[in-house]
Amino acid sequence: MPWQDIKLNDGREIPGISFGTSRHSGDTVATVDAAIHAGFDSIDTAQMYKSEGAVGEAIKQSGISRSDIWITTKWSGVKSAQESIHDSLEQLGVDYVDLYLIHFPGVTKGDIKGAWREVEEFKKLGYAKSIGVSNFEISHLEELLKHSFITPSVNQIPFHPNNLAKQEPLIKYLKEKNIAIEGYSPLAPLWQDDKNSPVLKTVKSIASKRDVPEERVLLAWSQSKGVIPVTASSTKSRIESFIAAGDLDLTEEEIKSIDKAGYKASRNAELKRKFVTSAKWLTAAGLVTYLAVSRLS
Ligand SMILES: NC(=O)C1=CN([C@@H]2O[C@H](COP(=O)(O)OP(=O)(O)OC[C@H]3O[C@@H](n4cnc5c(N)ncnc54)[C@H](O)[C@@H]3O)[C@@H](O)[C@H]2O)C=CC1
Ligand SMILES: O=CCc1c[nH]c2ccccc12
Repeated sequence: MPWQDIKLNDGREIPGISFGTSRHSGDTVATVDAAIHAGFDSIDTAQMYKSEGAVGEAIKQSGISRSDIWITTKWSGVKSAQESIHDSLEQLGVDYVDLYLIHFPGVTKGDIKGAWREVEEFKKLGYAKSIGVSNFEISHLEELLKHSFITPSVNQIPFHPNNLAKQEPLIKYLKEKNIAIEGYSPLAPLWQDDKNSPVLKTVKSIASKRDVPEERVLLAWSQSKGVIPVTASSTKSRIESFIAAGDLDLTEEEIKSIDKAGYKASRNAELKRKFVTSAKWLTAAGLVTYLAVSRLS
């Protein structure tokens, strides 16, 4: 089945996959234009990416009508909230964005309540149709929800099989609160520097059996978790492959095998972390002993 829209807690429908613009290899206008022509109707940008101008330009040149494209941008804390939203709208050349996110909890400078009030105001004024957050942990959301008039519609977080174990409690919490989840870096297992990753092995094996590229397996896996992937590429064939991933229905068995590999990857990473910490302590202890002994002798 092609990528399906997902209903947000404010009644609006967000596309089931989004195209990101944080890394610029080449011409961002041409890349976003290619994404729109391949079938993407949701583009993700941020004040910090410096890609808002190119996104606006690409949308204009694609000829697509404003209401047929979903634009997400983020307040990255470069300027005040007020200045930022006006700057973003101007750069994008639109009079509203579909989704406005607080990029990181740090943007709020410890005042989550005050920052969220400002963003709530943007929705009331019509600058943003939907509002949300990004990189918020449960503790940040608890603080926000204590004071909010409007519940965030989205939390955009890193999500892929390698961090499944870490993100599961947050995912459960967001589902309970009816906050939609966007998952960025869904293809991390393909570009992270771990050639022996159990996830990579499992994904490669499924991709080969199904005769599809690996990225499609990972995007379909995100979809199976009810997470909206935010992905990117400047290669036309890959962009088209991302759209085709909506048609890949993984079996329960395939999903479970990727989950299992993800848990194993987390255990391996934890063991590695503990080993490195112990090695550092042992080296430090050895150095202290050496210095003590050399003073005595
Ligand atoms: N809210 C936030 O803090 C963040 C949001 N984002 C958003 O998410 C978007 C996507 O983030 P990414 O980490 O780039 O997502 P991603 O994990 O989908 O990575 C995309 C990259 O994967 C590479 N790739 C694709 N297929 C591959 C293959 N088969 N083998 C090896 N490499 C392959 C491509 O070169 C591409 O640059 C960003 O552009 C941005 O819009 C990203 C990071 C943080
Ligand atoms: O949002 C993703 C990570 C990020 C934060 N700030 C920047 C600036 C430029 C590219 C990516 C990012």
